[in-house]
Amino acid sequence: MSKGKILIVDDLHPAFKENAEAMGYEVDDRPLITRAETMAIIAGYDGIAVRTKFLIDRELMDAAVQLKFVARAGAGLDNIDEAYANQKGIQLLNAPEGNRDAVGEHAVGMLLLLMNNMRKGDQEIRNGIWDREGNRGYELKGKTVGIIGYGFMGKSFAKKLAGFEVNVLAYDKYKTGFSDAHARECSMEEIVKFSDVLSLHVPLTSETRQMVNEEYLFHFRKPIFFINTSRGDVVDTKAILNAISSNKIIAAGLDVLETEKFPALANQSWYAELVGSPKVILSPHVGGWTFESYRKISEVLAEKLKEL
Ligand SMILES: O=C(O)[C@H](O)COP(=O)(O)O
Repeated sequence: MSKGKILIVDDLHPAFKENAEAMGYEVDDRPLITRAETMAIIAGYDGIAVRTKFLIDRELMDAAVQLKFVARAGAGLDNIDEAYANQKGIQLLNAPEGNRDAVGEHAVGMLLLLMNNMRKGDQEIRNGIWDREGNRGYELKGKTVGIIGYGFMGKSFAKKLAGFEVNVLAYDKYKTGFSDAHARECSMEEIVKFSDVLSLHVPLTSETRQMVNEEYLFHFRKPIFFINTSRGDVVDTKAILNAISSNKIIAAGLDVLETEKFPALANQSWYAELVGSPKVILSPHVGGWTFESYRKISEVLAEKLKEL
């Protein structure tokens, strides 16, 4: 007997479909389906598997009259109306275990690039400039790295830093007693006071939206290297650029932006300053996007169907 029908509406590794079918689910893999097409057929499904192609909002959940779960192939749940899903008894599954290694490595990579001026030096050589003094780097050894959000991603970043002989402090508003071999739990005051590096690993919620703004950055005692691999909307990009101008931020690595994708990105008031800054390294939201994580996310997500 079928355990239920799942509609895949995004590009997921085939492992999800294969493993779910092996468990007894009927799975329709429709990676190119539009939201309108999904709305028209979702009433016939017990589960929907999605990345971030479109919002799983009230309208969609109301149309999905027999929906029991949303399987999010990734970590962030910000494209899903969690409160409404809870109200309707629709379970949410996600798979941060699948891309935590990718995110942790990406954050370390960005940090090393920033501390050693690698993008700037590379660009200069391509432009015929050989400047050693202007590209003198900093060492990670002995620095204090502040992590905000100690979930799968924050923990992974801390773990990847082992070996760099850094002092890792972690703050998580919703956790206590989590000090481990890789990080020491601390208060937000300590992060602000001691950090040489700040890395964000929080979900996007009403509490974290625009959390890193002028006022917040003002409190840092030392100039910092700033890394964001979480969500762009957690920061006020203009405030980051202002902090770079006033040397409160030495350099910033941003894998996520308040506005992603073109042409919308190029229309932002801060875009020209962002891409013109030699102190910024950007990547197109690929922190968790590796060949390995593509498969792992689907495997983890299918495994979680067993918890339902
Ligand atoms: O939340 C995540 O897992 C990452 O940000 C990747 O999201 P994506 O599914 O849009 O690639």
